[in-house]
Amino acid sequence: MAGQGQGGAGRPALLVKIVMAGESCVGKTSIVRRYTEPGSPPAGDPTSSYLATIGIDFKVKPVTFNDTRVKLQIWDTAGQERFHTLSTSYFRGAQGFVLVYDITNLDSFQSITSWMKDIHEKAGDEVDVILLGNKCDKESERAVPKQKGEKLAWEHGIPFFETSAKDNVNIEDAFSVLTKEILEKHENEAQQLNSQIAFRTGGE
Ligand SMILES: Nc1nc2c(ncn2[C@@H]2O[C@H](COP(=O)(O)OP(=O)(O)OP(=O)(O)O)[C@@H](O)[C@H]2O)c(=O)[nH]1
Repeated sequence: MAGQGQGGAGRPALLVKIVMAGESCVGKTSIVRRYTEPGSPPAGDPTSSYLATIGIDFKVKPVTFNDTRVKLQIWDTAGQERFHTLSTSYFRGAQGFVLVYDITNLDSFQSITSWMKDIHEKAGDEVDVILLGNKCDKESERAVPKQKGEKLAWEHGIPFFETSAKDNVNIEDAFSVLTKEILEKHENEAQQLNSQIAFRTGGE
């Protein structure tokens, strides 16, 4: 776990770093905004146009799972992915990745395998990844069948959702599943550490 966030009353919140990954324009910023600012205008709304941010930006979302307070720090790129220049520091220290493609854009789906490779090379094999096929509200423009997304996720052993940042479909669920996986891993690590300590100290 990255460390401890600022706590209010009681125990401090755990700080979890999640990184958005995937090609430009697949909807990463819209997904983050939908999740962290529920009142913001929906993506795909002609009256709303999200500016591609400059540099690396992150948003914080406080959540609670089984009495554990967590601060999700969600890092979003600003189009640097176009040039494949995402630096190692962007990946470093992340516990989770939200890997996004656009169901209306076959190229964005075909790039997922190289994104997976990049993530594991730069962040290690232990990180949790979730695959999202975004813009599922655009059924008439679909270029990637849902089964293809499911199959790819299955091959990589990761959860999969089709999402719509525009219609708020599966956004909350996707982040919940990823956060739970990260916390479970963290709990296992803590338990292992405790049992090692108990073993070394003769169970004291
Ligand atoms: N219909 C529809 N449009 C979406 C959805 N999500 C995002 N968009 C639109 O897709 C475009 C790109 O969205 P962004 O959120 O900027 O995509 P991004 O991946 O962050 O792009 P970069 O900032 O270039 O990295 C915008 O015009 C959004 O309004 C969605 O679920 N449905």
